[in-house]
Amino acid sequence: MEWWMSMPKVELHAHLNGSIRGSTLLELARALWDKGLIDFSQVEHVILKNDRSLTEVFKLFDVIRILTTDHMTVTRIANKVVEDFASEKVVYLELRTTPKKNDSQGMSKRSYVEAVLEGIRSVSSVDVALIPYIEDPRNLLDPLHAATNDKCNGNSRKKIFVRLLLSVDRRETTEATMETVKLALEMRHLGVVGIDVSGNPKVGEWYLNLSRTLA
Ligand SMILES: CNc1ncnc2c1ncn2[C@@H]1O[C@H](COP(=O)(O)O)[C@@H](O)[C@H]1O
Repeated sequence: MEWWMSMPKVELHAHLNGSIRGSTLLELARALWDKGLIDFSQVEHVILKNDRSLTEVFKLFDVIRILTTDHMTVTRIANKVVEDFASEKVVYLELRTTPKKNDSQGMSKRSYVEAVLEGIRSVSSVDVALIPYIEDPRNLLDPLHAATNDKCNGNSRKKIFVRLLLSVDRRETTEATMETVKLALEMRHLGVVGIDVSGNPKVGEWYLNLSRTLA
């Protein structure tokens, strides 16, 4: 196990809310329970379950959505998730997350992504390089070359390169999907590099959405 921990790694497909530690989820659930907002016993077993089926995995994601509704929590989670990956010696991370709107918290899809970016930028245990969208694919590896040069120049501080993608949940309407696509384009200079298509494969229908758009 030790050799595995010490190997530099790339993580090309991490969902932000799928990467939260169980202990953090329990802490968030307890805090909402203290405020009388949720019934802890209803969510505890979903969080603690091992060997989940696909249906149970998506049930957990629905619980996580209830636990992560405000900007501060989103920022905290993004910060922790990047720190956790870095502590496992991930040196390059492609992180994706579904922008969420939550009127009761004054949260728009944009402010959700801003909260995520703030969390990533505020990591202090390791240097974070948030790589912006690169127009010319021939320059895609430039940041990694820069990292190698850093090492050669004796900079020994741990570093993690992060690229952010915005996910579209297959349950979303065409209008909501297009809002996320536009947002990704508008925020590409800030570290958003693409779109991810995600969500429970047993729910929703991409084909129907697409055919409505094209009709
Ligand atoms: C087989 N694995 C999978 N297949 C499809 N979608 C998945 C997934 N694992 C995670 N997600 C997507 O990521 C969301 C949680 O992170 P964010 O809230 O976006 O940060 C889930 O709700 C789901 O839409």
